Amino acid sequence: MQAGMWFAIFAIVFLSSVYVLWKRHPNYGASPGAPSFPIIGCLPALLLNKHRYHEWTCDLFEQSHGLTRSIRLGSDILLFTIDPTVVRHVLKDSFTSYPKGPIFYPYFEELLGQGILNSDGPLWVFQRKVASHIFTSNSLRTFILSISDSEISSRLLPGLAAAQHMSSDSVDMQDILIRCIFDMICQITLGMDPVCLKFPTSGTMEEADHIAMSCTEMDARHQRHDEVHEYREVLDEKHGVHGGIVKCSLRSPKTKVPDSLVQGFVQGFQAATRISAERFLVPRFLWTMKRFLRIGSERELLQALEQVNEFTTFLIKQSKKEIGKGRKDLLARFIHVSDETLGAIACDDMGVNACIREQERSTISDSLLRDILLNFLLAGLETVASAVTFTLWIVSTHPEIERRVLREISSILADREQNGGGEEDAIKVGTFTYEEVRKMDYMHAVISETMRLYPPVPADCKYAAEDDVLPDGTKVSKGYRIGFMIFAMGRSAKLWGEDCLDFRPERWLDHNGHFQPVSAFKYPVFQAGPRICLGKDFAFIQMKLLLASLLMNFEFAVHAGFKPKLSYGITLSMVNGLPMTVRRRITLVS
Ligand code: HEM
Repeated sequence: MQAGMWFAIFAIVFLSSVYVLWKRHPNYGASPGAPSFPIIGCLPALLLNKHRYHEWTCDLFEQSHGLTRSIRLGSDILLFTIDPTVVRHVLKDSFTSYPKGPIFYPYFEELLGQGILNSDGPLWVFQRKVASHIFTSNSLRTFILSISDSEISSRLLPGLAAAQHMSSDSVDMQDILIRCIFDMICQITLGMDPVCLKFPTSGTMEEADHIAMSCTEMDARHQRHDEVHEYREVLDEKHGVHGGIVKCSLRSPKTKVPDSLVQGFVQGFQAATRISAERFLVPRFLWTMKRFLRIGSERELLQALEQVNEFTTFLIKQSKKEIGKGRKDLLARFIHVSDETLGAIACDDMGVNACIREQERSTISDSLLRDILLNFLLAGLETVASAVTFTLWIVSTHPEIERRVLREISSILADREQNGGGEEDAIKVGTFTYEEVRKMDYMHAVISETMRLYPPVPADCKYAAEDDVLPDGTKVSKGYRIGFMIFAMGRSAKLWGEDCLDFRPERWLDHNGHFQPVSAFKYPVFQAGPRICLGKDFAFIQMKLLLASLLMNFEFAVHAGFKPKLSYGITLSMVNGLPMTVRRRITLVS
């Protein structure tokens, strides 16, 4: 009894002290939506809102007048901002004061190594310069177009045409798109095709012919003789439908890699990406301890990385032997970086020159090559898949927007017919030419508007390497983290007006219907400043090609009332996928 009384007194004194301390805390009452407690800071609010984290970041700014807010998490101070002037200050004007720093690196150290996404300083400058040099080449654009076109017209479209007849149920379009884009990005980056996009068939030639027939119909409408011929050849040889996998040939030379290595890599890469990203969801000491003891998910990560590394070691060795054999993928281009290229990119930065010397001026080391490749795979996979998935969902639930998209496609096809099938010098693709993709202003606006409301990378963070004062007067101490909240920025009435939650592609078009970009600091979906996304233009080509090809050939529908549950991670996805019914489209414009 006495013990109980002492316990009650102790509890009352303890809780009262916590309350008094809390009330005296500098953030008490000044932090609507995120009350701060001694020691743990705003952790309770964060945990309570974990299931609606992105929406919570929007609430934080709705409940306060300012565009920058201070959040304490344990001993860390985070500044959340949606202010374009602050974003500009951090990403451009004071670029060197705000590196990635130690925030990101340890979490992705094993998977991304010293690659472009995971490095700062001279090593980042070196990779940025080499990659920019490669990315501005017209031949890379042609290569990316032909890979995307081939994957879409020889695999995705015929596969979906066959799948709609084989199943009356819905298919998960998020899963199909991520597989399709994984195949594309592997061919573009590594020069090999993992054939992740598979449509189950019973394997009979009758069904295979049905697929081919769908292909022929598409061909009749859009003159895609090459692809269909190639596809038919594969089917005729009875290799097209093989063990339930629709296979097809590609025109560019590719490295032959044993199937077991490819499968190990696909599984390993997916597992390593997932486990590295999940580290952000638990206290750091927990996963570092698991890593030290080699247990649980950290043990799984080590095994996954072994598979990834075994594959990349083989691929790099093999690719080095194939230099000069017409390979056009990024791996071949990085291997081929010659003295001349390194000379062309060398600049005054002492650090960069030292870095080039380190690379022995004529080659990039195998371990850096591995890191570069995995960074490009990660950068170009889930981002593009996220944008295409959300756009497909939005278009299929907004009939008027779908009509306008189809009208634009139809007028492009009419122009093609009038010009006798396309300009002579245009880059020829089965789906659309580069010039045709460039003409898709309305589609560009629809994708941009989707990414305003559903940004593939919903938030990003920088590290304050020194004391500073932000343009809005907020004091920053060395070690603070500055998070720019891309999701909340896109939904802020202060930035986009009272109709900020409405889906209006028109806000991206001028009075002639031409696409009108906005400042990258107000819309940092591709980041901004010196570290702006290197693949932005290629991503738009791929996204427009994919969406235009899908929408002109099929009608997609979701169940009434479907609303995606948003994931909580580095990239935005739909937690339970995008279940859709798929039907062949009969007419483009009614
Ligand atoms: C819708 C598609 C895409 C979106 C929204 C997007 C967005 C972004 C963002 C937010 C960053 C900054 C990441 C950070 O440093 O924290 C970034 C960087 C980067 N992205 Fe993209 N990205 C897309 C597609 C691509 C593609 C297709 C590629 C190339 C294959 C690519 C290559 C890169 C590279 C190399 C960087 C690092 C740039 C640097 O640090 O200098 N991205 N991207």
